[in-house]
Amino acid sequence: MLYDRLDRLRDRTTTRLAELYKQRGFNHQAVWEREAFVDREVERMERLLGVDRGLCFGRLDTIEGSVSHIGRIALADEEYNPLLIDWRAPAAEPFYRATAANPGQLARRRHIQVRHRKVIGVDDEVFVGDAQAAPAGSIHGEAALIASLNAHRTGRMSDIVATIQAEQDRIIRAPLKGILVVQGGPGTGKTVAALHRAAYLLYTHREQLERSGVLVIGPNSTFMRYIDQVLPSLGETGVNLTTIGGLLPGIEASADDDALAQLKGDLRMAGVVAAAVRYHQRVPRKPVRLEIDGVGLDLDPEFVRTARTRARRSRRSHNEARPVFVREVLRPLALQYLERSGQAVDDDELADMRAELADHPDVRSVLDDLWPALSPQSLLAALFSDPKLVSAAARSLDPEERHLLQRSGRSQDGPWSEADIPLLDEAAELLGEIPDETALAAARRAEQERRAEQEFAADLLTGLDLGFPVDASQVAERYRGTPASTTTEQRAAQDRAWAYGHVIIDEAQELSPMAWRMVMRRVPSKSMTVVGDIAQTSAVAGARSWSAVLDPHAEGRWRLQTLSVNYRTPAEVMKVAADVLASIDPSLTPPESVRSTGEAPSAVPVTPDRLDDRLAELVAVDLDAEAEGRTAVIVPSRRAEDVYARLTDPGGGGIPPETVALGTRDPAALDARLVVLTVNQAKGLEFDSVIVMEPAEILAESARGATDLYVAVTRPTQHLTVLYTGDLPDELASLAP
Ligand SMILES: Nc1ncnc2c1ncn2[C@@H]1O[C@H](COP(=O)(O)OP(=O)(O)OP(=O)(O)O)[C@@H](O)[C@H]1O
Repeated sequence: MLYDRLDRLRDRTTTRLAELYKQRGFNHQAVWEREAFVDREVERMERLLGVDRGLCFGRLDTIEGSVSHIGRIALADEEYNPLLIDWRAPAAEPFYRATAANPGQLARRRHIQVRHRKVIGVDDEVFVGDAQAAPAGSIHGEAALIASLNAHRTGRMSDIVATIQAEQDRIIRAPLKGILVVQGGPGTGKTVAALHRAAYLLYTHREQLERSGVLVIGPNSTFMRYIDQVLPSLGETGVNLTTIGGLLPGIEASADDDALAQLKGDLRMAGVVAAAVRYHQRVPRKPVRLEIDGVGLDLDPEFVRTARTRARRSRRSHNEARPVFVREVLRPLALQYLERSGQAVDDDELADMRAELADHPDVRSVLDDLWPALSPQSLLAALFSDPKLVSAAARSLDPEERHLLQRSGRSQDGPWSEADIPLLDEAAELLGEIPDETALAAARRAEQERRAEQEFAADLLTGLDLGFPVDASQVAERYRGTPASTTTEQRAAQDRAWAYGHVIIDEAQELSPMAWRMVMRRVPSKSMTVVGDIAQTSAVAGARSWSAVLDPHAEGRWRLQTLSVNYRTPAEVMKVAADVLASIDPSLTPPESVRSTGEAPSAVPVTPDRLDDRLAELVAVDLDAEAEGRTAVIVPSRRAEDVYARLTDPGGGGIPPETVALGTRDPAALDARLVVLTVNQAKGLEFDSVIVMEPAEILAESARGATDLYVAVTRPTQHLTVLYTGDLPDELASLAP
């Protein structure tokens, strides 16, 4: 019946679309309106097509005998009687929250498993009678949950609407306001819960968030691709997904080395950038002599100092305060000129003289030297290459750090690293826009084009002789398809200063203090969901505690929720991971695995000369066993290229090269059956089978002790193999053969 209704709605939408396509626009307004209707119907159709799989997955029976069904979207019959409740509606909440100890009005909760539109299983929890003895807070919908956790991985994260657990639901439905921090061990569903929260917030606060937009920030482009299907599968497409390196429109960022990234992420850099801006607001040591049309002028340092003080007091950004500085410098110069050339001094003369001096190339060159217009890129390029600027601006850094900063050596055109992005953003904030000539010229050109289009539209309307009044400027605007047709997320992505309505940060433990400053600027309302795990911090500039990173921005205004059940990693693997966690901090508790596979992880010792061959053998076994699944080889970063080359060598282990991908090279690497990854790239991802290669080297490479090893061993959903030469690290002693 539900699928009948769905089919009928689809048919109706198809018919409407066909009619719209047949319609001929008799004028531009009609054409534009038709396009808008088509867009809306196409969107509706996409939503109806996307919900086929698992349209309905739950049923609730109350003690009063009422029955309701829970699904991906809301459906009603012709008389508007509800047939299906959207999982995000308040009425669906008991489906996720009811427990045996606290069933509310529920008599029964049913999980329904559907394949190809046929019910293939039901799983009932009865809340009346003896069943109430079931322990409070236990897993619900266990059969559906375990089936979904045991399924082969596809390289893309799926939604979990049918099996959201109560502790996750509390996070998903938490109020929009304020900063919610979700701390949880690996595999506890932080990412997936955060994405469902985005869908929930868009549903519940649609009007507000559609206008302001939602931003999801993740650790790298491979990860963003891994999660990018979840929101569309929940019917939400208007969310921006990006990395810290992707937050500045028009700039692509690569990685820095650890020491440099740590320094650039340090909070002291905010002061360094601010000092670098001030360094460019100069006062000359002695008067500057200018010769203008035979009249000698002296620009006294005191004039400049006064002008600089006034410009700084204007509280505008550097570029926006420049006109104040220029005006203040030109005032005494104009006066001098008039006096020394024996001309009358009055207000009109002074104003004319100032305008003339402003255009004089010698005066402009002096002004450019004293208070230059600066772009964030030019400021940072100077900071990374000019020793004088570094020693003036970076007094808070020690000599070694200053030297390191200079090693960056960027030109104005980059290339920029991820750690540069927050610094560029900081600079952009202090500098403001440059009112540059090209932009002004472009604006003038755009205005001319607009007028021409309006004239064209007016001619067209006259020719059509419509018999009713139509505004030519509106037709021209719509015809051009400018702002009216751009979506919120497109506009937000192009605008550095966009204020988002809500920001979700995943793997948030990796953000440096400078990156936090940048993110906070994106969301003045501080409505945020911050998810991560302090025990998995790899970045040296990353978080050591949530209060250390959040208190400077919102002391006392953030709340913490924890997740404690591990849905990804089987108990056998988690036992090994628990030893690694204990070596990071013995007081930390590992999350409890929800299932076990009965298969113990293994450690495979090998001599260095056999390392490649043995790896190829292990990979071949995995690829064979996981006919549909995904395998990852997690390697020390210096080995990644080499391991990939060996595995794809046609004379190597007989693995078809097209099944292998290298994470550092291709964000679509997870589409391949086998992927070679560094720990950094494996962050947040999961695979049926994982081979961790040379754990001792991973430990040695890691700037934060055993955290990288902890991340590596917690990636598999089924099998873990550790391949090593030499000795097995103490952290993995329990695996010793
Ligand atoms: N309620 C659930 N129902 C079904 N699958 C779930 C549920 N919760 C989590 N999972 C699955 O568990 C796996 C781990 O989830 P996720 O990646 O969100 O964990 P995480 O806490 O972000 O892990 P990490 O810290 O390693 O990044 C995913 O495959 C996710 O779909």
